[in-house]
Amino acid sequence: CFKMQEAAEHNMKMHPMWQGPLTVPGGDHQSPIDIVVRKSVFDSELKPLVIDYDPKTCQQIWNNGYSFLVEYDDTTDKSTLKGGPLQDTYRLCQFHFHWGESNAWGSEHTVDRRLFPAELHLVHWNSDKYSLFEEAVMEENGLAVIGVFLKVGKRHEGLQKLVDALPAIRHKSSVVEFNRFDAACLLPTNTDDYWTYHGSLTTPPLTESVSWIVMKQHIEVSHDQLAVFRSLLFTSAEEEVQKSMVNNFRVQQSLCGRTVRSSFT
Ligand SMILES: O=C1NC(=O)[C@@H](c2ccccc2)S1
Ligand SMILES: [Zn+2]
Repeated sequence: CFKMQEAAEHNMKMHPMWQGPLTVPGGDHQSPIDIVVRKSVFDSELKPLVIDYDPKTCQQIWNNGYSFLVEYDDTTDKSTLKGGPLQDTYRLCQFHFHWGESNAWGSEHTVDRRLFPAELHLVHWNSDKYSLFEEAVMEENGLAVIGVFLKVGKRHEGLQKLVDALPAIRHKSSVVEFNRFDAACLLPTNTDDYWTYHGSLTTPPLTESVSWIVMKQHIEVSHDQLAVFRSLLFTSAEEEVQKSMVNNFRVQQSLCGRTVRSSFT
């Protein structure tokens, strides 16, 4: 809806992160996109995803001034993603969310233009080819991001541990220790059905290094749990004017002839 677009564009302009180059010169593989279901192409070669996360590698949760990130120790192949459209092994480095000021919008991807109140991103980098996330970010096939849509419904028990930690990181740059969180509890029960396409980071540097894997099945969280996401602030404790962390999503980008493949018919 226009209001949503307006909110996102306002954020786009206002947020410091967006003061940099807004587009990748000649970027025609940008994200997010609208997934047009009837135009996606079933690919029988797509394998099931192999997701193997070790809760012991969970380190901290922090507010980076645009979202909140749960970061993992990615110095070894302990929490990995492989299979699906991927040729190599990818290491989980962090997960975060994007959400709206209302339940009417907030996701980055849409399905047949349908908006969800929020979207989870599990960010992985190719540890077969690169030795650091920062390196992989700049390379084709450097990253793999799993996207999971959130819908408002019953309370998500696994998410509650994370929600309880948010008041401690209300302001930008605040960090708290966060251990033994099993990111796999945030995945839908069915991870065999997904769409996949080649795209980009949805925040600067917007590099086109991402194999996107968007789950068909959403997860449910409660209204109150989402409300705690919205109690976070974009601003640091010192700033006079405090701004609620909401509408932290990028507007949709054109497909530019790309094909979205599906792992299911
Ligand atoms: O999926 C994505 N969501 C974001 O906020 C982008 C990003 C940018 C840098 C690091 C990790 C993720 S890419
Ligand atoms: Zn994201």
